[in-house]
Amino acid sequence: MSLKESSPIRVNPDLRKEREKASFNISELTYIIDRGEDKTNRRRYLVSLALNDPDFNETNMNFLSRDEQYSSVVRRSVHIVQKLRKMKLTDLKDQFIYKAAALRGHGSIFAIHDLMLIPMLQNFATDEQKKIFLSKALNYEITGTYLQTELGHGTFVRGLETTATYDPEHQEFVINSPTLTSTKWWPGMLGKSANFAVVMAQLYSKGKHCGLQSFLVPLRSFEDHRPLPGVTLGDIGPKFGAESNDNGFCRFDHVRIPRINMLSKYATISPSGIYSAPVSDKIIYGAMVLTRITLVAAAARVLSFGCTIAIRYSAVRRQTELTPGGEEPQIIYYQSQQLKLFPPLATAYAFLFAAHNIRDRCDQIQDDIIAGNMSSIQELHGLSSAMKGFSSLSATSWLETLRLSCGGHGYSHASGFPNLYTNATALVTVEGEYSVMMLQTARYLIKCISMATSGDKLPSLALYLTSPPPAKCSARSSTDFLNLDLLVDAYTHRAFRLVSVAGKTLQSKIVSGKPHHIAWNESHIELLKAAEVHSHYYVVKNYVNSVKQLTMSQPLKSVMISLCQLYALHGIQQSAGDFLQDGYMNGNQIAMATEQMLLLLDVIRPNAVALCDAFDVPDELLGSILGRYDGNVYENMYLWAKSSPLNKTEVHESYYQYLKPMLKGSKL
Ligand SMILES: CCC/C=C/C(=O)SCCNC(=O)CCNC(=O)[C@H](O)C(C)(C)COP(=O)([O-])OP(=O)([O-])OC[C@H]1O[C@@H](n2cnc3c(N)ncnc32)[C@H](O)[C@@H]1OP(=O)([O-])[O-]
Ligand SMILES: Cc1cc2nc3c(=O)[nH]c(=O)nc-3n(C[C@H](O)[C@H](O)[C@H](O)COP(=O)(O)OP(=O)(O)OC[C@H]3O[C@@H](n4cnc5c(N)ncnc54)[C@H](O)[C@@H]3O)c2cc1C
Repeated sequence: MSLKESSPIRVNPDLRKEREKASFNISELTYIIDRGEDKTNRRRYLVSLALNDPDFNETNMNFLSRDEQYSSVVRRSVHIVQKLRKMKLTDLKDQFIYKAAALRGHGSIFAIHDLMLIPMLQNFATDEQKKIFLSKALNYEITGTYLQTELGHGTFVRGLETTATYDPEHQEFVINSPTLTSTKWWPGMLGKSANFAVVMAQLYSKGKHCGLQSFLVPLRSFEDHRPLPGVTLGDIGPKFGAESNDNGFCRFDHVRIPRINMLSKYATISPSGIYSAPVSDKIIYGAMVLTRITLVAAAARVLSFGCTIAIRYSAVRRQTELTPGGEEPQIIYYQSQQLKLFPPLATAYAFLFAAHNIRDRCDQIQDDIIAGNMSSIQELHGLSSAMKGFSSLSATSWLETLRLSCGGHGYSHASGFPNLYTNATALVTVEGEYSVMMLQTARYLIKCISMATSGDKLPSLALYLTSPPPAKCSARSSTDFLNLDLLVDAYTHRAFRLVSVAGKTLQSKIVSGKPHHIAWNESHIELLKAAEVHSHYYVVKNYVNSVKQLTMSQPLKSVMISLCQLYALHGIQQSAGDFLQDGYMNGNQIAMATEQMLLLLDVIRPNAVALCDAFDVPDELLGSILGRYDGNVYENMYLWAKSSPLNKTEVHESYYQYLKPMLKGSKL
């Protein structure tokens, strides 16, 4: 089923005309986004299975209480599992697509189970442990979550307080929460759903601290779902978004688990309690790295949703006569509106290509990691930390711009933006808070500078630190700024300069005698900047490479090049100071770059709606009246308002209780 086939026939004429202007074949781009026509077809098939299933045809979640939302998600999550079993749909990628469609963008009660518990078991369990736990987990006989964060510590993982003390006599670990601040806090699906967890805890054996390890801990009874003895848990209450999710808290009071329940592929404990350490103590962080990688794709996805809503709506909405009595133009006509819409569209594609690239890199070095090759782990950590941070913050801030671009209606849940934004902003925090992750990459970049100084080989993404590009931008005319290589040079120069500035700032403070941690803290601003410009360089370079290397027709290539140019030029215009500060560009060049950026808005305009259609998001998943494929916004806004529960009765019951007595005797 294609998106068009699923949509009503009567399409808003303005939106139809926008589509007619498109210069490229939408399906060709959709295949590139999905990484193959066969994958697009498979995705559409799986999505149609879920969308056409009456069991998933839920009432509007926006009008439900939190309790009702949670129940609905539980019901659908269970149906999903039953249907997966019936259809024998075992491929995890297929399952992911099917689940997302069945849940219409809401988190399944098995989301953390799928995203973190399964990969933990796949990557950190021994064969024996896999036999016991993995098949049960894959079959949802145990449903788990990932308990790491505590009330007192999320960022500082080494500072977690939960303990796992080995008891050789019984060959068991005793899991304990010794303080209030050691209470596990935030894990998704913990509050009411999960019956099992991977728990991160400090291991003690023979009276010695052996560092952080991961343990498989049953949480709830298989008989009646009540917390098991010694386990206290519950929901943490309403949050900024993701209302249907039961993020929870959990305390352990000397809970005993067998020795086999410590994930032991890399670190082991003998029956008598002798601890054998892994090749690196950072292997334990592997699940976080893998999840961070998936969050780059998530950032691209939420942004593609936001662009689809705001751009389609901007083609439908008309506002303000240009000449007295003249026709009101579509708001997409306004240059200021285009500047709110098209750079995020370019960003969505930039992040999409980045997500593809990171996934490929991760797959390539997965084997190295399994073999314990630390340099590969470090490289992946350096890239995934920064890109998780950079893409999530950028996507979230663009979503707010896109919401505002829809005027008043953007404030309504009917637009889809409140849910989209409040869920997306969590990406900045989860799996490592933005600044914390960027500082990890900065640490990696500083290490790369030292490696370059001592003549060691640098990883490909940091190679620019050894071969700086020319010190001056070569652009002479504004059209020179359309040259993709010139744009990559500009970003390379900026990254080289500002990473070097961070290195020198840190070094000068160390040389002046400050302890490393003080020097580090006093260099935070330069270090954060270094990680930001490194990420920006990577995204631009990868975008350019993708556009150059991907096989596509000429009409599509020319649109993708324009988008890529817009992404890079918009970044230059927004951060002009970075390019001016050392004289790499002059004021005239910035003016030329800005001029080209504005000209590109006109170039992109005829293809803007088609570029959104290529994301191929069915209305049921978009969850927005403003962004409907058929553009029939107003009639559906009206129907939406009429379906509000507050409109069930002409006169609300509170009138009789409060207003009526107050108004008694009043007359006009
Ligand atoms: C999706 C929705 C569900 C959400 C789920 C969650 O949120 S779950 C909860 C998610 N929670 C979070 O995401 C918590 C975020 N916090 C953390 O991940 C860690 O506490 C930390 C990375 C901030 C610091 O860790 P630390 O204090 O142990 O480390 P350090 O700073 O002292 O550096 C020492 C060395 O270790 C290296 N190294 C570090 N990490 C990695 C890695 N993954 N790989 C490889 N290497 C790594 C680092 O490069 C450095 O190397 P160098 O230079 O010495 O050669
Ligand atoms: C929706 C949601 C779902 C979650 N799901 C899970 C889950 O399933 N499992 C789980 O275990 N956890 C989960 N978490 C927890 C999440 O991983 C943490 O909240 C996150 O890692 C941030 O840690 P923190 O809350 O300790 O932030 P803090 O570290 O307290 O951050 C507060 C501020 O301090 C700054 N800061 C902290 N340390 C430093 C530093 N070293 N240098 C500079 N600045 C610093 C940060 O930049 C930030 O501005 C979830 C959180 C949310 C919001």
